[in-house]
Amino acid sequence: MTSSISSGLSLKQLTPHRLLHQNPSLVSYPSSTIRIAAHFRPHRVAREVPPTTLSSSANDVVLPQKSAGLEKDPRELWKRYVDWLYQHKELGLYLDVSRVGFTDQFFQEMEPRLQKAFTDMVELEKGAIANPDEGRMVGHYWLRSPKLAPRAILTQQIEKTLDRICEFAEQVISGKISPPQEGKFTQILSIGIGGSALGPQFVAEALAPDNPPLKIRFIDNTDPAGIDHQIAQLGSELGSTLVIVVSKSGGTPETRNGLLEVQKAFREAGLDFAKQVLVSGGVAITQENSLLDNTSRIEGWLARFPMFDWVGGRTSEMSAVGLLAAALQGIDIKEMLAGAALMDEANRTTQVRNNPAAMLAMCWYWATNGVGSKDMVVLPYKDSLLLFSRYLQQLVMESLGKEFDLDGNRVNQGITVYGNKGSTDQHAYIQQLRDGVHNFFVTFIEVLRDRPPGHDWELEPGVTCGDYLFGFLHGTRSALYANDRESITVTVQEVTPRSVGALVALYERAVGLYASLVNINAYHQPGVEAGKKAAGEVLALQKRVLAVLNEASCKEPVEPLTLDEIAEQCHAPEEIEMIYKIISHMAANDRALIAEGSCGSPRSVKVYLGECNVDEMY
Ligand SMILES: O=P(O)(O)OC[C@H]1O[C@H](O)[C@H](O)[C@@H](O)[C@@H]1O
Repeated sequence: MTSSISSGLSLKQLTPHRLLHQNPSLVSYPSSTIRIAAHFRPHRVAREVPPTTLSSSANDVVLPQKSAGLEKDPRELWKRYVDWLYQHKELGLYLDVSRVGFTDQFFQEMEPRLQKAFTDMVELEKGAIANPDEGRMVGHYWLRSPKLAPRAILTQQIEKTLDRICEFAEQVISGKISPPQEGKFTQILSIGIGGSALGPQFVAEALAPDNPPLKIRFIDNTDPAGIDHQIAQLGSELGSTLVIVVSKSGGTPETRNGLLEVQKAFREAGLDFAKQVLVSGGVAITQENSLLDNTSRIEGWLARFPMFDWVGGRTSEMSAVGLLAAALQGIDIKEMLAGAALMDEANRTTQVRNNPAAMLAMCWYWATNGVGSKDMVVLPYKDSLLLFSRYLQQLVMESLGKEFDLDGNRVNQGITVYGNKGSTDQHAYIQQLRDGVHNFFVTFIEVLRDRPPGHDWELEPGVTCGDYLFGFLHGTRSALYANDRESITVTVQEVTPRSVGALVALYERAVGLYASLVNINAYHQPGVEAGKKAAGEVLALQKRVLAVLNEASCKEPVEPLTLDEIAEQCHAPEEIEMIYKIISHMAANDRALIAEGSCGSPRSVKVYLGECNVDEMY
């Protein structure tokens, strides 16, 4: 779609005519007007809007007017840098938006829309049903400021859970809670997916000490080889492994499968799973009365911690989901909560310039035309923050990637997020960012402290290893800007529990505010269900295929079936391609199934089972 764009395209060149090439759904207007995405208002003809007007109604989505080009005069840029620099003194966090080209006029036009977003956020924090589709409150901000919760019972639940997490972690680390054999728990195996894994994975990578009291491993997929690998890595420490199963819904198939696989591994290692894992070291983190909750209660697991109905998976890092794993690794979770609370507080001001989350949301709107027309490339120049972009992928894309707005208009919103870390990525894809298709903006995460005090040395006169990292960050920022590629820079002093908590809170709030700007529900994920439902249908079809093959294989003589015959006998002729894939997959996995012919020419394939299972005949 974008291959027609020539390299070195500047904002000045981003005329409506060019945009039309990129996206036929964008209507072009004479240069004195602002573009409107026609598909936003399916039943309305896009109309011309005076260039200085941004509508205050969330329904009238009007795209920002771009400046003629980015400021290049170094003195003007310095002035812009100083004028717009945000600093949170207590957190030691800075936000630099000077390399985003929004104009003063755009800023003024966004002001009323941001005020509306602030009002929405106030209501959300007071306990409004901010997730209308699911009829739920959205309360992740209460987790770090429990007194803000709209009901005393919620405050108590949050505080009690935090106390229990601290106490439990202390007992495990000290050995008061121990495996059935001697010694202490040495490993955590955390089973969960999506929001039940990404936050804990990010935080473990960012903050776990080199020699944590318990090391953590994750099973976050139903890939058998991946699971085998995690279990193999535990080796002889399987017996001192604390298994944590995390699932808000308590019914996610990947997580259930992970648990079944781990149970089998324990059995095979000669360990009594019930005694070892469920009674001595199995922990469930889930919503009350979920399947997992009920199972863990009935089986008498070691501990259960709640996932509250009003906390979504992708905003659950400051709930038991993130905090328990972090505490067991010796990470100061109260500092994480304090960092998040301080950031939340800063983001409650209605002065946009002093509100870092609002500034972020505004820059996203500017950079992406309010329709996700550009991708967010997240580049932390710090190895320990490698997983931040992966964590943000879910937070941003599952929250903002929506088909309909709150009024039911089809909008197909979202912002694509990707990135790993600098300077590593400079040797991979930064070439394209600098010279290639101009479909992104960058967020640099800068960490001022290179390494703990007392360890630095100059590897050449006057220059340390960290100076190189610093140089590469700022070199890349300048080189991109010189080619009209916009960037935001978030700077923290160090990667600490406090700064990581603040970063999580900053992005959670920016996503919420941006969602208000584009009038969507950031807190549901209806699209995810489609894939899950389709997967269920594939597995149901596989069972039918097996039943049909079993019946044919029980005949005397055995009757090999073509794919057409199988599809017909399954009463699913339209599913023949899927049936072919099911058979290819089973054939590749030694599944008592014999496929004659060549998988490369599906029409030649005939299939039967190696043995007849009379019990399964219907
Ligand atoms: O925590 P669970 O209920 O197991 O859900 C795990 C994940 O499942 C789905 O994919 C949702 O879209 C995610 O938001 C969620 O984090």
